[in-house]
Amino acid sequence: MGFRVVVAGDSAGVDYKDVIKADLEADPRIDEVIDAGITKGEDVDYPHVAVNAARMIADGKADRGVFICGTGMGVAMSANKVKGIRASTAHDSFSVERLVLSNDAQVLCLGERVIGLELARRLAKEFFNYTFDPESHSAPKVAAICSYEED
Ligand SMILES: O=C(CO)[C@H](O)COP(=O)(O)O
Repeated sequence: MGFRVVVAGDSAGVDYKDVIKADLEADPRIDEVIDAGITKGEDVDYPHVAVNAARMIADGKADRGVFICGTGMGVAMSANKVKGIRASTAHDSFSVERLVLSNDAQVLCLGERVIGLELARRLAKEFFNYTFDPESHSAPKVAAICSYEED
């Protein structure tokens, strides 16, 4: 069973979002790519784009997300407002690895104004190399994150 992935980007991230969407659609590890917008030319602020996409994961409609804005930070902050979602900006391979293996994060956030396209494409692909081990030494720490979640 492959990943169901939701991609999202605001006006500062839509170009990379569209390229990475195409990459993921061609990736045999991925069964489905859901484009939560925006469409090029639309102008929807990143909090709304990120929360809408994060809710798809929280609702079980997708397993992972790749969200893109200018810095990758605003979409991460916004996605983390959705209960059960763990999202972070990660702009290097080690951080992407630990985002999954340490933090069991569902969402990788990238900044179109910060990193080059080819690095963004590489990191997005690497995000799917990893699956969290619930028996790992990191699991109790992830559970502790969840324990602080407030309604
Ligand atoms: O990068 C963003 C938020 O982190 C967003 O794409 C642009 O936000 P702005 O700098 O407030 O326009």
